[in-house]
Amino acid sequence: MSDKIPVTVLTGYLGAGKTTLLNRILTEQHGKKFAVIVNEFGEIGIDNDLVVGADEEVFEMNNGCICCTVRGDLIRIIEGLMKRRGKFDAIIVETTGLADPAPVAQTFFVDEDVSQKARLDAVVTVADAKWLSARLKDAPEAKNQIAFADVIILNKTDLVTPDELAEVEARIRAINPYATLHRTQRAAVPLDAVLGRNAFDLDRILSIEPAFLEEGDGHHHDHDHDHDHDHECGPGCDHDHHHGGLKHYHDEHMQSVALRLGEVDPEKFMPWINELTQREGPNILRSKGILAFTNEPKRFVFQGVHMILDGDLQRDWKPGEARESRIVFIGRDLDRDALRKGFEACAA
Ligand SMILES: Nc1nc2c(ncn2[C@@H]2O[C@H](COP(=O)(O)OP(=O)(O)OP(=O)(O)O)[C@@H](O)[C@H]2O)c(=O)[nH]1
Repeated sequence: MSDKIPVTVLTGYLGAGKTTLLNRILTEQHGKKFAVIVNEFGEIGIDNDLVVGADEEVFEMNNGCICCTVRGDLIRIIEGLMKRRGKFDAIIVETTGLADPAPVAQTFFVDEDVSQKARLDAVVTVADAKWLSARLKDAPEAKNQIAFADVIILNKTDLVTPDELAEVEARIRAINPYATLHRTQRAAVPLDAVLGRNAFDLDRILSIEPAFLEEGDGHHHDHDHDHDHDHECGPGCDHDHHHGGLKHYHDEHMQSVALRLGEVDPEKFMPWINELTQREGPNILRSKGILAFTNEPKRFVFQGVHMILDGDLQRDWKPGEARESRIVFIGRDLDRDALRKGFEACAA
């Protein structure tokens, strides 16, 4: 076996269950030590905060989209980790739901320093059984995530009928007949289904994307949404979006609205968020937040995927930790002012 450190790239569209899977991996008794690299869309570090980190170290790349940070942050973080070899058995990279996994995977082949020390073990794609079919129609990222997968976790099977499940599985198979597929609820799979697979198949990827190994050049996706004008990459991203002909096909209407507030009154917040996600569910693809409810020693964490909401009290606010409420919405045609006013009206 090579002594290169194995890297698992965890991808999947917004809200599919990547963090759920990651937390499952990290909490299982495996006796291994992982370094986790998360990349998120949106400005405030909520994802990072929702990863259960016992011993793991979590590194955040939040400069916007991973395709732009990939040659910067990702390489830098991995090189930093390599200097501390021996401390990690494996690296897990969780990409944003809006990321194309290709440039991430590419890093492990075209960057010389990285490729000498790390090897891509597998691309694991979590797919949302309820929403994937719709996203395959309107989000090219979702299709690429399936195409690049070595392992597919078809999650949230509890939300669909057997017929719907068969249909979404047929759609997946039409794009990627090769990946190992697991049907799950709450991303419940044995660890060895996702880690230590030695499954990344370069030949297969080269057949989908012949220019995969050409550094910075020709990484091109044959998608209707291709465009080569600039897109908003998020704060902190000053990368040249035209370098080397790398083509992006970001959904330009996709935006994120991140809001902060002090303590929140649950009697105001709950009806507001319920009504909002029911009404705006089609446009709000993803929402999540960590809230400081009045007189509540624990943090309330809420999660939404379209109109489906989840929320519970999690760990205690730590002594000295600012009791601040943070919430983020990701979607299309969001009314930033209305969201801000609505949230502010929930102040305690
Ligand atoms: N009903 C149902 N909900 C699930 C399942 N798996 C995860 N969820 C919920 O779906 C929501 C999104 O899950 P996450 O794991 O945060 O998804 P993600 O892919 O990390 O989301 P982003 O990082 O924002 O793209 C959460 O509310 C989860 O509790 C499942 O199998 N069934």
